[in-house]
Amino acid sequence: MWWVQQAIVWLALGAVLTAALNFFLMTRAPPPAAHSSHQQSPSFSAVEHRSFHKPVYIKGEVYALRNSEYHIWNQKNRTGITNTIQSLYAHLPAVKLQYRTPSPHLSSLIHALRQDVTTRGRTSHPWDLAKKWANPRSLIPSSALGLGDVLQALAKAPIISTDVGYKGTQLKISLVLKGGQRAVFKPRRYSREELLEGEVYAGADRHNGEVAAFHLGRVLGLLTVPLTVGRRVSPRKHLLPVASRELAATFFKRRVCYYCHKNSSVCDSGGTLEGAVTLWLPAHLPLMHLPHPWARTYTRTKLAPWEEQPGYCEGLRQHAPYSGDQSPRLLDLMDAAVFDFLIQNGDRHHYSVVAGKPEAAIILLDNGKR
Ligand SMILES: Nc1ncnc2c1ncn2[C@@H]1O[C@H](COP(=O)(O)OP(=O)(O)OP(=O)(O)O)[C@@H](O)[C@H]1O
Ligand SMILES: [Mn+2]
Repeated sequence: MWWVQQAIVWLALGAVLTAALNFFLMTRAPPPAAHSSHQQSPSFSAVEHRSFHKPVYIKGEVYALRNSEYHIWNQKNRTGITNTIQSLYAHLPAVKLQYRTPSPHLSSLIHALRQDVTTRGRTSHPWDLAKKWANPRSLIPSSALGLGDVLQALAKAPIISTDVGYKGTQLKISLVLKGGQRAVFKPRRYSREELLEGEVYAGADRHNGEVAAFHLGRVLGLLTVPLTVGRRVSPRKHLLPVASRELAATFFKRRVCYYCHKNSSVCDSGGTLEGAVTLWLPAHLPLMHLPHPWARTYTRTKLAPWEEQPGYCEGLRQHAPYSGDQSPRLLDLMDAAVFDFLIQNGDRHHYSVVAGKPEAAIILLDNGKR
């Protein structure tokens, strides 16, 4: 239909123009008179002043901080973040000294973690075991005999029904596995090796990142990453025959499989589709979602409060759940930050905890932007 084509052309033109304008605004050199005509605000600290010309992080290091120069051109104060980074670097030599050599316990730890994953035949009721393990501070015990059976069941149990995924922005399929266990299937969007450039939240979810995150969580002793395995399914044989009407409709919309890349033949050829299957949390752990106090802003032209305000953390500690001794939330957020740094996830805009439990740990859901 011609008007649809017209609309698409105009939309595309609009998007290109907006992108070009944005790019121009972000990359244009600061106006030559800017520094001389504007007197620098007295609130600028020495650190921020120095960082006008020299970034405080060491060049070449991996860092998760966006290298925004917007604040410089617009005379914005990034004291909060520059001070924080400086104090981090002050600790660095001591930390490097303390952890010069790998811990002697490392190899036995890895061995034990691996054994839990590979040992099978410990239970014939894997779903019940996983449910019994889960509490507001951890989803599995640190020594998890039977984990191999739960992971095996996630990877192999027959799929008895499928439905469109729950809320969220990414494509996913809700599964019920034999035995009544709910799980979620996040289909592959990129090859496992694909490297995505750009902002840390660039691109769509990487399915294998969800699997790796689960195992990394165990290595770090962060036991709130939901159990996840890789699984190949045939959409035609395994998903469609047991699909809800709503899911089935999305599959054959315009003869292009909704869950595959346009040019991919996985669905049409009756081939297999790789993805990650994640165990759904049990009903006794209802989740609530809170804004992450150190969330990034998703526009390059806006700074987050923690970037600007030097006393941001102290301010936060005046309020529950970040105050006092009642909740380990602030420390849990620090742990989650280490985890997110290691997987290079810059997309934890909100965090999830079990509702109504001040002691609840952060449930490390949604690790695909790794
Ligand atoms: N394994 C799970 N168990 C329980 N609830 C879950 C599970 N996975 C996801 N959810 C719920 O669904 C929501 C969306 O999931 P997820 O964050 O993985 O999707 P997403 O499309 O990446 O979302 P967003 O675009 O908001 O980041 C979660 O915030 C959580 O409430
Ligand atoms: Mn997400």
